[in-house]
Formats: sequence, C-alpha cells, structure tokens
Amino acid sequence: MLNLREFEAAARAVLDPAHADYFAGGAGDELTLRANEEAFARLRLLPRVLRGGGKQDLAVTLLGSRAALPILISPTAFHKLAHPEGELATARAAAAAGAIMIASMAATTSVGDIAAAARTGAPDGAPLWFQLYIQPDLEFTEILVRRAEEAGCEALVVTVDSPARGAHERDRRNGFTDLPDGLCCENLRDPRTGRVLPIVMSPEITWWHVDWLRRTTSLPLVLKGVLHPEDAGIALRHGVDGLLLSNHGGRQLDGVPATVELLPEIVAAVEGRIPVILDGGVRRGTDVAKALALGAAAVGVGRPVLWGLAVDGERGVGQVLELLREELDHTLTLLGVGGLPGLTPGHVRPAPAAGAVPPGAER
Ligand SMILES: Cc1cc2nc3c(=O)[nH]c(=O)nc-3n(C[C@H](O)[C@H](O)[C@H](O)COP(=O)(O)O)c2cc1C
Ligand SMILES: O=C(O)C(=O)c1ccccc1
Repeated sequence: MLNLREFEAAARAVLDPAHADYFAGGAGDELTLRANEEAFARLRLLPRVLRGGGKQDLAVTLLGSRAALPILISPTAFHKLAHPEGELATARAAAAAGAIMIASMAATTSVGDIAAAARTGAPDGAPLWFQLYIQPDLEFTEILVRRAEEAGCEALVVTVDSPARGAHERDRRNGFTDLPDGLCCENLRDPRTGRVLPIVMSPEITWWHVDWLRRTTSLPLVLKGVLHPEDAGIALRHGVDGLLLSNHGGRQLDGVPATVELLPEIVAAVEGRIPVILDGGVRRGTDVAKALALGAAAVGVGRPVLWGLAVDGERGVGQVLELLREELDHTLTLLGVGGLPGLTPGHVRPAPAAGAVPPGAER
C-alpha cells in the first residue's frame, strides 16, 4: 500500500457496505466532508533552499503527553466494526508508533482494556486520552471521568459539537441504526444497574458543565469542535487547556468551513496560550505540514485509522501511521525545514482562485 488513498479503497473492498458507508459518511449533502480535503488541496507549499539540515525530529509534547510524532488518533466509534480486535489493535499500533490515541467514549472496548493494550505496545507507557460527551446525568458523567483517570488517561477531550446527533443519510438509506449483536459501547456500562446506557447528545449542555468538569477532574481538558473564534476566547476564560479544531469530519453541522480554513483565526484567538490541534481531511504528510505551518501544534486523523484497521488490524494501523510519518519527514526535508518548529505561515500560500489569470499575463 503506497498511500492512504489505497487504504481507503482496500478498506471499502473488505468492509460490509453499510459499515463502509458509516465510516465514510458525513452529514446532509456532505459539503463539509468534501471541503476538509479540498481546503488542503487549495493550499500551496513554498520551500526554502540550501539550508542544510539532517534527520528530522518529529517528537512533540502536548499537555504533558510525549509523542513521537505530531499526529494523533482522533476518536472514532465502533472499531470492532472494522476489525474483530477493534480498539485493542488500534491501541497497540498507536503505542508502537508513539502516537497519542484518543479513545472514543463510543468505543466497542472499555477504556481500561484499551489502556492495557497500549501498555503492551510500548512498555514504558504510551499516552492515551479519553473523549467524552458530557451526559446530562452528571453522576454517570463523573463515573466515566473516574474510569478514564483510573485507566491512566492523560487528558480528557470533551466533544462540544454535538448538541444533537448529526443526520447521516447514508446510514438511513442502509438502515444502519445499531451495532450488531455481541458488540456494545463498553464504556457506557452503568455500574449502578449493570446495564449499558445510550449515549445522550443533549442541547442542554453549556459552559456551566465545562466549569463543573474543570472542578471535577485535574486532567487537562481539550474542547473538541470549537469552530467560532469567539468560542475559542470563551474557552480560554473557562480554563480549558487545549482545543481540537474539528468539524467532526463533516458529520455534524453540514456547511461549516473546512477546519484548515478556520485554523489561522483560531490560532490568532488563543494567542499562543493553549495548543490548537486540528483534524479533518488530513491524508498526506503535506497536509500535516500545512496545518503545522499555519499554527497547529499537531493534527488528528480519524477515518484513515479505520481504513488501516479494516485492511489489516494492528499492522494496517501501523502502516497508516508510518506512511504519514515518512511523508511528513520527507516534506520537511523538501521544504528546507530542520524540524517542526521551523515550519511557519510563510511556508504556505493559497492557490489562485479557479480561472484566475496570473499577474502580468493579462492581455
Ligand atoms: C466513523 C466515525 C466515528 C466517529 N466517532 C466519534 C466519536 O465517537 N467521538 C468524537 O468526538 N468524534 C468522532 N468522530 C469524529 C473524529 O474524531 C474526527 O473529528 C474526524 O473523523 C476527523 O476527520 P477525518 O476522518 O477526515 O480524519 C468520528 C468520525 C468518524 C468518521
Ligand atoms: O459517528 C459519529 O461521528 C459519532 O461521533 C458517534 C458518537 C456516538 C456513537 C456513535 C457515533
């Protein structure tokens, strides 16, 4: 497999078509889904020459978590739909690569078991973060937080773009509504009753709940899904430790901008006080370089990990991460940049609008 595109095609070939559509799909007309990748394609890279350099160091520390590369595994639900080993395979591959994995609250494996698998992938521990939808039942939300803490998770990623579930027409067309028998969201098991609760996406969640969470845990808090620069400012005032700039891979509100289009404004709004991580449409090492040049501290990948998992379990996820790492390394070398801190906004510029005539060429 030469690149992530080939993984995408190979994954579709092995997956149940309804599951392939569940992974691939976006909300509504899928405008935002397409926009994420298109926006990367509209950015050009501008290299510097004759600057020397050597081996690239791709390591980053994010909120105290040390990673070997600036590429995180964004949280995605239901890894056992892609491969029988599910999140365990993903966690082992992430740990072996030194990548931070964000375990989804909607995982088909408990966060404790995911953490144990991450330890087998890297004995001295690989960083695991936990993604949370704040549940209106705060007692249950606190149970989830304690489980993530006890598993050794190093940060909580609170998804705030889901006051309601996104409308995925592919799923409705395919009649995909529930997990097959034998699979469930293990993190949603309620110790008070022994039952698995449904995930509630509630429009009643507010900044008050973020304050409550801030008081409830000492883990770093990352808000996932802030898109408006004013909300980035509000997040700072509520003591949030990081932002994951995301439109949920085009699966929530259709019609919102591509994340990389919003990146400069969000980076400006946080004034360097907290790291901004970006996800959505990252498919190449050049995409990673573009996002980092525009001020992202790191990027996340969602679907590509599911493609790797579907194609070849732990090995497939490992190959997806290795392709991205190798491409990023090569891109930095060709850009004449000696390391991640050398990437600057000057390395990126917009492509001319379609049909534009270059200056001096008009007649
Ligand atoms: C199949 C699927 C399931 C997802 N599940 C979750 C989830 O449980 N929690 C969450 O915060 N985001 C979820 N996301 C969004 C991802 O975290 C991420 O924002 C998105 O996939 C990034 O875009 P990319 O797939 O283009 O890399 C999901 C995305 C996909 C494709
Ligand atoms: O499909 C999704 O995008 C998603 O975020 C999700 C959340 C909870 C359960 C299943 C999927």
